[in-house]
Amino acid sequence: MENPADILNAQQNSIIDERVIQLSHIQDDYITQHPELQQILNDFITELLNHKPQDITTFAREYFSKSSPTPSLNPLALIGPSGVGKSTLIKALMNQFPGVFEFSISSTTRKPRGAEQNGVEYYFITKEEFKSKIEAGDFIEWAEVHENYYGTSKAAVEDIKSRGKICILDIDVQGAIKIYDANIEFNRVFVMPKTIKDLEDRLRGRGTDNDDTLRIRLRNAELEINTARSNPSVFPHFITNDDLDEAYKDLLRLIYRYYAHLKR
Ligand SMILES: Nc1ncnc2c1ncn2[C@@H]1O[C@H](COP(=O)(O)OP(=O)(O)OP(=O)(O)O)[C@@H](O)[C@H]1O
Repeated sequence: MENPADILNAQQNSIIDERVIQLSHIQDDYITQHPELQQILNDFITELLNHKPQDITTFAREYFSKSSPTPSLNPLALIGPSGVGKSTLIKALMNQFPGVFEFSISSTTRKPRGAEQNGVEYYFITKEEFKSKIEAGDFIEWAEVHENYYGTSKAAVEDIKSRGKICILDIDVQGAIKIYDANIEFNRVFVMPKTIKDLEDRLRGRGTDNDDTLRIRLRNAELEINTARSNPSVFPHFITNDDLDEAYKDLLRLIYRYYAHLKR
């Protein structure tokens, strides 16, 4: 069959070429004038990857048919080795968005450090109390870290969501895997040190560890980083906390993707 372009004369072909170029400029201009388009597409891809539906067409139809999407209140987890700066980043986030996020206070069997208070940084409970809560199924995740137990109470997380706030979790790799395996929807950011040596300096600077606990923390840090790197579905997003301002900017970029309703 003859190609239609062969039937047209040279002048007609050049008019068509010009029109194609014009159209492509008009489309580029339109896209440049509407940066929200990129944001909407990014949000859609994030939502798609969070759910990974088999039927993408139906998922897309439902996603775009919601006239005003309900703001996501899925918990936000900062995950990473001890001393990497999770609490520091969480504090910065809560300062920037007062009343939006609420920290879920974990329970632990470790002893309070310095001025830490029960019900503020952690609920400090005994090993016996902790074990009976595990038996009762009170935790969405719990883990034994550095010879102590840490856990996140189901009730605490649900209570924060029921009050319209985004629950922030400061958890370790084992905890994140448990929540993921329980099919609970939550956003996950893994915070990396620049190097293990940097982490060691930071932990020494914090001054809360003796040489033995420091060694355990550093060994666990390497294990956690390796586990996170080899589980991209549980740990889809990494930020590196070298320069704090840069790390915070990287965190904010993810926050605006997860919680599109938050004002920049
Ligand atoms: N980018 C940074 N540069 C230098 N120091 C930092 C940076 N981020 C955090 N720090 C410091 O590193 C120490 C550890 O930070 P932080 O307590 O926030 O870590 P964490 O991950 O919450 O630790 P843990 O899990 O043990 O509670 C603190 O003294 C903090 O001030």
